[in-house]
Amino acid sequence: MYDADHNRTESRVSQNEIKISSRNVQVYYGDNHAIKDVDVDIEDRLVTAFIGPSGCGKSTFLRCLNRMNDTIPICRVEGDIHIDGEDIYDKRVDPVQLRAKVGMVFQKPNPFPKSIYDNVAYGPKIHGLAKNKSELDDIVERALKRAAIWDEVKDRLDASGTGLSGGQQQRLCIARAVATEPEVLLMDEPCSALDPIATGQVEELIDELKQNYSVVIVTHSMQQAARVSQKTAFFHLGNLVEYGETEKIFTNPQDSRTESYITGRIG
Ligand SMILES: Nc1ncnc2c1ncn2[C@@H]1O[C@H](COP(=O)(O)OP(=O)(O)OP(=O)(O)O)[C@@H](O)[C@H]1O
Repeated sequence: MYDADHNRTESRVSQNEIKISSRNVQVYYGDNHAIKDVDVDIEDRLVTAFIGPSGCGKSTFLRCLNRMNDTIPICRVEGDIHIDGEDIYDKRVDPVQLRAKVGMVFQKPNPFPKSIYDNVAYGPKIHGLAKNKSELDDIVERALKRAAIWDEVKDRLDASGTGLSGGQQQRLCIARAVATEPEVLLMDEPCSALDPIATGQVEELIDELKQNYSVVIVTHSMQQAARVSQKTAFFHLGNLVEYGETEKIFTNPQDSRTESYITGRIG
């Protein structure tokens, strides 16, 4: 009796906490119903991949998670999305604060036309995270280290961020995202503009980032989803068709649409 209870407790604590929870989420662009009734629980401290054919809604749903869709005038989001139990669409939530907590890295590296230092220091400065220059220096150094680019840039922090290679720029953007101490990192095809070596470095970094963050990545590459994620969500025509352990989705999918996609018959 004791053992049974003990085991139950063990299995409960070994599961990651739910970080993001969505219920009945619909997204419309004008008349286009782009996301249909999506319910999903995304766990903390692991990597969740969103996969599916072009136009299925992966990026749209990702952008719901830090209210980036608010910036698109014709876009309307309905339903509930909670992060740590808080309704992120509540009127009292400041989207700028939300985006500091739920950072985002885009497909194309987009450093500001400023120095490497200023790219990383910008967010902490506007959110008042440093009391003085030495604290800001520490935040910048820590973020660049977390993004595995410190050694490459530590001697040229005043050089322009746009002068770095594509892979370095993307890691700089990751440093910029982690500098505000986010809890969730959203990545929209972060490697699609990178060569295989830079892709490998960013994938390694994603694997490390999951120790501290809940990472959600949109990817067109099933190999990448299989390499970096522990959970995978397959979208098709705006529906979340299947969601579960990455290994299971790729080896034993339950839905015929998932199977068709991973075997290359749709998409
Ligand atoms: N800014 C926008 N304005 C109008 N419609 C949009 C906008 N962004 C996306 N859509 C529409 O929403 C649907 C889902 O697009 P979305 O970009 O989310 O799909 P996706 O799965 O990320 O595609 P891809 O893999 O090609 O990037 C598509 O029909 C698309 O045309």
